[in-house]
Amino acid sequence: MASSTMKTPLVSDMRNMHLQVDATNESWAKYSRGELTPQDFFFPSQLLGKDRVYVPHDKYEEDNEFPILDLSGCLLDHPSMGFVGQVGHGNDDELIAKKMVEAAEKWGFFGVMNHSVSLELITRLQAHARRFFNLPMEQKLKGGRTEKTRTGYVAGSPNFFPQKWWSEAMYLDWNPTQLQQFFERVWSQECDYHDIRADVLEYTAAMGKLAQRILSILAAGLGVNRNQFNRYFREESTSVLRINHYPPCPHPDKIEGLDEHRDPTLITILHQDDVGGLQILKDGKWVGIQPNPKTFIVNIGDILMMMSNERFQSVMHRAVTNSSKPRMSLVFACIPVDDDVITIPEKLVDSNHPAKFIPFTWKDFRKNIYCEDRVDIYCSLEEVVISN
Ligand SMILES: O=C(O)CCC(=O)C(=O)O
Ligand SMILES: [Fe+2]
Repeated sequence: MASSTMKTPLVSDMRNMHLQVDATNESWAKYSRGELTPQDFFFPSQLLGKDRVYVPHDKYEEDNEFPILDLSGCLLDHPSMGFVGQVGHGNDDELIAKKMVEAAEKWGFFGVMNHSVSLELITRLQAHARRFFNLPMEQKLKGGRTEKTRTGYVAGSPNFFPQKWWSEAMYLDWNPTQLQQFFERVWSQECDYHDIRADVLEYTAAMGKLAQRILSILAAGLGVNRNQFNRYFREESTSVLRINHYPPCPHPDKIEGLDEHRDPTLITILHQDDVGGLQILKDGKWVGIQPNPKTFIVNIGDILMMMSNERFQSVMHRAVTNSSKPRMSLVFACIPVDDDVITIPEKLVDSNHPAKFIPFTWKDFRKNIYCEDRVDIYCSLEEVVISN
């Protein structure tokens, strides 16, 4: 059935849908078996709105205003300072914290450079991922994500989803056992996946540290306790690394790699390769973010937006396709621990700034995102919003 004739599920329908994880039935798997044509991936016309304007993958923010912060002068919670939460003494600390808060308020997105994560590690991880995505579909599907595993291969958008994404992804846990099981399913005993596993664990550990640091800087910039946000992000959280792969696409103006969405995270830390394709909705216009291998792109997710009492923005973004080059992004979703109660710090609430949300847990919140997956355009905040 052509996607344009499909009925768009309502948010309430989506909430009642149980997650049927079946990678063999996802859009990219079906396309690779010849069961779907590129036309089936065209954006459904009933979802077309004015903000759907196509912007090519290599057209970037023109006036260079996109905030990029240099972390090298910032000693606040630098790994060499020992432990997170330590008071920083760098001269630039205050300035960086101020700029980061401004970026979070105005853009919801910012870049960080001189972040201490090695470029070699990033390059190795990209090479491993490329090797995985180049495997035959049947072999990738052996590692398909299931109801029980967070780690696994996702072959595009779920079957019932109105828009089909021109992409595939790997979800990688920072739990060594889950990783081991995933690699064993894909490669049996036949290959040296131990290197991959070691690099994934090194990368997720580096992302964990960077996330702690950024959350701490943002807290300092808001004038709240430095551990206010990063205490929600701990090893037992369900944080996950998602590696997206967008193959070249015959109709980039009609087919999206990843549909517009906001991330239901505390923050997301993204690395894109040199191809380009990440776009964010800024003042009603889609703006392309120029790739730079030495820069991570950080975005404020829904949870931190709520904890900042809406001072920070959680901004719509999408990944567009292109017709000539495959593209990859490494996306670390930094998520709270299930049962922690998420609240707004007292300092951010007064008579001029009444609380906009009631306390909630990540577990409760997740129920409103129809599944644990990242199909967060259907994410509903309404149950925790205080309407004035
Ligand atoms: O690939 C990209 O640049 C965007 C990925 C993204 O937004 C996500 O995985 O949530
Ligand atoms: Fe995202």
